[in-house]
Amino acid sequence: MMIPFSKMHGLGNDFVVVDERVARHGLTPVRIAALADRHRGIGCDQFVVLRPACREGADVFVRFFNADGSESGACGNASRCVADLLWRGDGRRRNVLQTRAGLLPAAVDEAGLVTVDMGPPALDWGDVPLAEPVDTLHLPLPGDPAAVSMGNPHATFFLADMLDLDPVVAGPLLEHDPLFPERANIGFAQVLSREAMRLRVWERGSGLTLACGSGACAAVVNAVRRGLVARTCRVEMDGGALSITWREEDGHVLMTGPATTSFVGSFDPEAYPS
Ligand SMILES: N[C@@H](CCC[C@H](N)C(=O)O)C(=O)O
Repeated sequence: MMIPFSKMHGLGNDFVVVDERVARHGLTPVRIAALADRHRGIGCDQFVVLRPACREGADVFVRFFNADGSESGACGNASRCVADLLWRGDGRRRNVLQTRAGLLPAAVDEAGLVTVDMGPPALDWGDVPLAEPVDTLHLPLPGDPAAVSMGNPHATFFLADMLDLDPVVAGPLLEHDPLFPERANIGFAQVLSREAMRLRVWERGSGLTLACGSGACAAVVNAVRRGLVARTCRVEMDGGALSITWREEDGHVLMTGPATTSFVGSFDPEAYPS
């Protein structure tokens, strides 16, 4: 049986979205990695599976998988895409996404921009998680990065100039540093002003992407903690910009940006290993 999918992206961070709310489709991590392959599969940074919600107040349960088949608790850009997909499906602009990182309320505005409440960041070393009890604002690594969990582990390096470092060289080494027992997403940020920063993210399990929503949230949280930017900051990535607000009243992080469907299609699962 052929499985329908939507190919979507948030600022060029691209996803295959499969709906399993009615029936399961045998999507093992091995099969997901094969489908994510850009040469032999459909190709994507992350693979997104929709399931029936099982928590009160939630509209859908969303699972995020990296291109290597590993699962992540959060994916900001994919969360916006799912909110957009639900809106286009039934016309409701507000939905609550159940994820492994908690319930994320999402809203699509009149212009089609999507805001997702990504919840509060986790700042304790054990929650990132890190391998040892250290100050998450100053990790004991060269370059003095800061760490935070946005439902997934992030470390942010603040650079004087983006050109000082090649994320493709430094990223994989840092992703696998023993300080990160579950690996980590590695952000390289350059603060441009109190209201703007540049960011490139080497993503755990997917490599360098054109944009990373949770990475943008993490970079703003870490920059605010260091006194470098205001609580609302524009994050400019290779694929485009997100607006991030770390709300003072309740500590939640709000992410606003576009979500786009590139095409829809179907695949034969039996053509891929399981
Ligand atoms: N692209 C994402 C993050 C995807 C998951 C990440 N690679 C991880 O393993 O935690 C985003 O937009 O947040």
